[in-house]
Amino acid sequence: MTSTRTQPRRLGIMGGTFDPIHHGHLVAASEVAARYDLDEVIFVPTGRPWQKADQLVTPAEHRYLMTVVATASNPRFTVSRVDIDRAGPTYTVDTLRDLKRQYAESELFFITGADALAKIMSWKDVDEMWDLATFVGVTRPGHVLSNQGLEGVELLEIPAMAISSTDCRERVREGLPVWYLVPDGVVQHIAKHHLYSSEMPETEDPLVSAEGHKAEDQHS
Ligand SMILES: Nc1ncnc2c1ncn2[C@@H]1O[C@H](COP(=O)(O)OP(=O)(O)OP(=O)(O)O)[C@@H](O)[C@H]1O
Ligand SMILES: O=C(O)c1ccc[n+]([C@@H]2O[C@H](COP(=O)([O-])O)[C@@H](O)[C@H]2O)c1
Repeated sequence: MTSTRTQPRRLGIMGGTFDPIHHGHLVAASEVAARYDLDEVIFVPTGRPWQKADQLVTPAEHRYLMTVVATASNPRFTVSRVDIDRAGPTYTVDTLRDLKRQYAESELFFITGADALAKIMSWKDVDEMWDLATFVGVTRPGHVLSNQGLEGVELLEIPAMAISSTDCRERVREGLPVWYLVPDGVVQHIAKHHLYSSEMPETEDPLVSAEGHKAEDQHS
């Protein structure tokens, strides 16, 4: 008798503020997908990134749209609104609980760069997170990748992309190009909506405010 049981789907989760999404994020997702034989990578833009409470963050709908545009050409990349649609500060433990519920039969792999991994012990309910997904830490220029004290966290060297969202925002503000640092559609979205310049981004959605929101709620 032959078994009809299929292997669980292998889902990558790439969480980020994506303000804006750049080729560093896309290469990280693509490389983990290839090395871990993932069926899909779900990009999850944060709603309210509480550890960035000291900075203005672009309205979520713009960050979501840029993520959709950036991932559209890859059939294995999708975008989830779970963090944007959940009220309150964004915690990865909630992201993983929500996605586990949605994809009950799948195995989850959470992708994180070296800088984010170095701070992971400060995340909310960190001990609960380890049971919900396999964590894969990837190299990032300028940051040391280490899983010391993080049992079970796997490490992967990926092609070095010395790009950050902070640098992209500063370049736009200074009138410098971001072509080839971010996907073409993201360059166009930034220009069309005057993001990162002195002009305020327009708002089309009551959920977002013109000046972006401050993620003032923090977990204690
Ligand atoms: N160039 C890169 N190479 C590898 N990983 C990256 C790179 N840029 C970001 N990441 C990872 O992607 C995830 C989301 O990052 P995020 O959206 O905060 O981008 P960022 O460039 O770090 O933004 P910012 O400069 O605004 O802090 C994090 O896990 C981060 O470590
Ligand atoms: O769960 C937490 O407390 C937590 C704290 C900081 C960052 N994270 C997650 O880490 C990912 C990268 O976040 P960021 O702020 O570096 O863009 C994103 O998915 C965040 O939701 C999660």
